Amino acid sequence: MKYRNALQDSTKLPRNASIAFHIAAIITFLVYGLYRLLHDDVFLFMVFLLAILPLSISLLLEIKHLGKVQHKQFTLILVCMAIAISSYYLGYKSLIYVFPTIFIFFFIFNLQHASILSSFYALICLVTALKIESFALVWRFGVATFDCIIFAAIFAYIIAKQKDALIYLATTDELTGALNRKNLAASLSLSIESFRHTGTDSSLLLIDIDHFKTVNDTYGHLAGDKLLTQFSEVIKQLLPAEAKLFRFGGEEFLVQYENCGLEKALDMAHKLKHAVNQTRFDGVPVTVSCSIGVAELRVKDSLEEWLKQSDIALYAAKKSGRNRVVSRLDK
Ligand SMILES: Nc1nc2c(ncn2[C@@H]2O[C@H](COP(=O)(O)OP(=O)(O)OP(=O)(O)O)[C@@H](O)[C@H]2O)c(=O)[nH]1
Repeated sequence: MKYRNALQDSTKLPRNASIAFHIAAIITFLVYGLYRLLHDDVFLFMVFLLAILPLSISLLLEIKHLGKVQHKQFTLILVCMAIAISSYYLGYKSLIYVFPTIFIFFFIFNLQHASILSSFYALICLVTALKIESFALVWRFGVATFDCIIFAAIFAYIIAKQKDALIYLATTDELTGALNRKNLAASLSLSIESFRHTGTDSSLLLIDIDHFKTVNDTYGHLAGDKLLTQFSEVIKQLLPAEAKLFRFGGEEFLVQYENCGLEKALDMAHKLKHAVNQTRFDGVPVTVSCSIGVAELRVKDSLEEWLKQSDIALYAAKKSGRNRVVSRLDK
C-alpha cells in the first residue's frame, strides 16, 4: 500500500502564514526601495520592484484563495534574483537578506529541491557580492549561509517525518494496519471521477469473515483480535499497488481496486478467499473462511450506490452459504 511521503511533497505553507510572509517581504522591499529612490538610485529601486510586483500579485492571489505553490515558487525566484542583483551593488547590506529567503525555499519546495536551489542561490549572491566586498567577509557570510541551509534542511526533514507519522496515525486502523475510513469517501470519489473522465475501471471487494462471532465466543476476544490482524496481513500481501485495503467495520474489509474491471476483480476475490482458507490463524484451530461481494464501477454509480451494490453482493454470498464470491446483482 502506498502512502505519499511528505519528503517528496512541496511543503504546504498555511495560507495565513503565507500572507504574513508576503506582507513582511513587500514592506521590507518597499522601505529599502524608497530609501534607494531617495538617494537617486533609480536602478536599484527598479530592481526592488522586480520583487515587489510579483510579491503583490502573489499576495492578491493568496487573499482571493487562488494562490498555488507554483506562483509562490516563481515569485521566490524573482525575489532571489532581485537580492542577487542588489548584492552586486550593495555587498553585505544585501547579503543579510539571503538568510530569511533561504527558509522560504524549505516551505515551498520539497526538501531536495529546496536544498539544491537555496545553495545555488546563496552561491550566486556570495559571488556577486565579491565585486565590492573582501573575500574574508564573503567567506564568513558563506559559512553562515550554508549553516542556515543545513539547519533549515534538518528542520524540514523533521517536520516531513512528523507529518508522515501523523498521516499514518490518522488514516490507519491501529489493530489491523489497514486504512481506516477517514479517506474512504474521498478515495472512492477519485475513482468515480477518473472513470467518468478517462474510463479507468475500478472495482470494490467487500470482504466479511464468516462466523467471526463464534471465533470470539469460542477462542476469546484476544484470539479474534489476532485473527483480524493476521487476516489483514494475508489480504495485503496479495494485493497489487493499485489496490487499497480499508477496514470497513468490525470484521469487514473493503478493497478498492483501481485499473480493475469485473473479471480481474473476481479473479482477485477468489485468490483472496483461497488464501484465507489455506492460512492457519494463531489460536484458532479451525479453517477460517470469508465471503466477498464484488462490484465493478458503472457509469451511473454514485459513491453510495457503488458501495451499496458491493454490500448487496456480500449479503447474497452470506445467504447462499458463505465462503464464496458473488458479483453485483443489478443489470
Ligand atoms: N475480537 C474482535 N471482535 C470484533 C471486533 N469488531 C467487531 N467484533 C465482533 O465481530 C462480531 C461480528 O459478528 P456478526 O456480525 O454476527 O458476524 P459473524 O459472526 O461473522 O457472522 P456472519 O458474518 O453472518 O458470518 C461481533 O461479535 C463483534 O463483537 C474487534 O475489533 N475485535
